[in-house]
Amino acid sequence: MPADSRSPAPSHPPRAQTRHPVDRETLPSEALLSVSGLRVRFGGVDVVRGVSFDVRTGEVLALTGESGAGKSLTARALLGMLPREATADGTVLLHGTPVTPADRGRRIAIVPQDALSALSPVHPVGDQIALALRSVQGLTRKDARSRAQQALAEVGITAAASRAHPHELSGGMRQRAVIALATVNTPDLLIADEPTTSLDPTTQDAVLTLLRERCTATGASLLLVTHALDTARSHADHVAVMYAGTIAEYGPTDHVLNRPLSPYTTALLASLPTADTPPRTRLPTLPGKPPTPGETTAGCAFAPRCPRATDLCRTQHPEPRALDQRIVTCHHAALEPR
Ligand SMILES: Nc1ncnc2c1ncn2[C@@H]1O[C@H](COP(=O)(O)OP(=O)(O)OP(=O)(O)O)[C@@H](O)[C@H]1O
Repeated sequence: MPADSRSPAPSHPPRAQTRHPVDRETLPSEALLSVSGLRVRFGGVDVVRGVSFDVRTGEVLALTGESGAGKSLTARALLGMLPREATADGTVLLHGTPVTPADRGRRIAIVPQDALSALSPVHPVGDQIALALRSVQGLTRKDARSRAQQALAEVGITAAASRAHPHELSGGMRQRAVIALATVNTPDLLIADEPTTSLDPTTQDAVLTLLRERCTATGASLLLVTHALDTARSHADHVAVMYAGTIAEYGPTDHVLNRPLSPYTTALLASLPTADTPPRTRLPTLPGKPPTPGETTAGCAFAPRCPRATDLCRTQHPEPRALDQRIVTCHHAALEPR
């Protein structure tokens, strides 16, 4: 791999600072980021247990699943931002080359859940974006200031607001400023971990739409970590559904969320209201709880909660299999979807 931040930094060809917008109807199929067998471990306990997926050039991939499934640690491993006590292994390639510390913040940028963690409290947001431009692209002070204004205008922040400190902006405006900061140096990949959780529902959708638009405009791919399936449905080209540190189902959004093959995806979807659900309907909830990290199960980790579990599921780990344009980790996934 390594997925940690201690690998040597190879040289990369100079990066173009301007890329063409992505035509979403004709997304290229090659992988920009290729993750294979990623594991994250705390003191001998695997919490991410061999995760593999690709993020294609220009696409949005949503990493979804219940709380504790391993979504954030997967994203943090890609960013080299794991807690000190964690170890990681597996392969993470960007354009076919191992990701290095130098890639992080440049070729791979982050949009965090909390905008304040990405912004300095003591400088106006415009200055912070200008500084990022100067340090990565070596622009002059004047050029950086003018490009920063333009980047903020592109996310709907006026020149007057660009002189504000982060605490003087609303939550939605701060998240817009962070999107400008993350995209201004045209990274290849943006990783956004629950980027709108702290915002009200109307602002959430506007900010997610903006994030996707800025990725499209700059040619960046987006790995969107979200526990909300409706967010994945609205914004992602592909979806990876995680359960207990593994990927239960991974494929095109339409296939996974409209015709799920994994009983886990099916159960998650059943617990969500749809446009046709009458008000005050009691939706089914998933019985039981996911296994705690380190809890060993002989078979499929979802078997104790799965309505389709058989003796095979309780005694043998399912291997990921390619089926109907997706990867499914379930012994019974070849059966008719339900
Ligand atoms: N520092 C840590 N030490 C030990 N275990 C940890 C640590 N951080 C996370 N974990 C465990 O790793 C598992 C995956 O955590 P992670 O934060 O990736 O889940 P998640 O899917 O992002 O959940 P959420 O949606 O709640 O953020 C959880 O069981 C969590 O308890």
